Amino acid sequence: MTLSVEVRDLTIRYGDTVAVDGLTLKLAGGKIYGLLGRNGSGKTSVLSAVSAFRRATSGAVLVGGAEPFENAALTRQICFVRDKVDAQDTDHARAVLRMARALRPNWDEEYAQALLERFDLPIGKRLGALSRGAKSALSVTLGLAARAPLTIFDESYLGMDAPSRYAFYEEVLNDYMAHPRTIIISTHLIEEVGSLFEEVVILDKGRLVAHDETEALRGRGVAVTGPAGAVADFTAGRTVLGDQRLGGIRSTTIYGQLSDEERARARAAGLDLGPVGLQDLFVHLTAEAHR
Ligand SMILES: Nc1ncnc2c1ncn2[C@@H]1O[C@H](COP(=O)(O)OP(=O)(O)OP(=O)(O)O)[C@@H](O)[C@H]1O
Repeated sequence: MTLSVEVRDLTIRYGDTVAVDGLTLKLAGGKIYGLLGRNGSGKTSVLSAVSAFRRATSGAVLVGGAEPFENAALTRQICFVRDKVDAQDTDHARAVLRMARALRPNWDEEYAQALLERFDLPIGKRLGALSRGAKSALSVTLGLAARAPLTIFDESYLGMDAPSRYAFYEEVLNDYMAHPRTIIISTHLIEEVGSLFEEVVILDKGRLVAHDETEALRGRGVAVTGPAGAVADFTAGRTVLGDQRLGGIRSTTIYGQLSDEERARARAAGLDLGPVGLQDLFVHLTAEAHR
């Protein structure tokens, strides 16, 4: 079972601060989405409303076609995972797991145990005694083993070191393939996790900047690689998103698409053409939204 998400003209205000500003968004069920945005762009606010942790100031949120707020049957199907567990520092990790087992209808205990082992988690300790990385690892363990039809990871693995994060990405992908569900991952580690995303949503100042399939987004620009002089000639006058040099080789990422004639000219000049990196595109699109 998977759940779709629809947000219609959603506004969330905190006093004078408009965190989400008339956002409309439709996410079909059964995909992995990346939610990107600069600090304070409203990601957590949107995800909190989708998970029924927060009520919208105005507009509507629908999960699987129904309003999640104060809808206990629906919220049991939604798992919102942050970088630490919602429990007291004096609680034992083991007790938190017991609670998740009781509350989550699709909980897989065997998988939870395998994850605890993989992340080397000391479940006999109190939460307050866990390292930041261990707290994150416990959170993502709860999120993965819950197998909720809508699972949201809100920068939940930021405390984890690189090997643990890569283990997490591998678990997300493998477990999603075995048990399809809707997964939303909000992150700042765009290049690291970007290959998991089927679609990407970019927010800025509480508004939608882009929502597209990852491949289509990466096709909005071109990475031109080859001899430095030929790259400079070919990319002259274009909007440059990124530029790297290694010896005589240069790789310049430009915004915009190339015509067939331009592609043929690039090939004739010995240049390689590839898709743009998500990180470069994200920086460009959010900077553009600020202008
Ligand atoms: N409880 C709150 N009270 C007052 N303002 C808030 C509250 N929560 C968020 N905000 C403000 O709303 C805006 C959006 O914040 P939000 O946390 O949703 O963004 P974000 O994209 O998740 O940010 P980050 O990437 O830094 O976590 C920010 O200006 C933030 O300061």
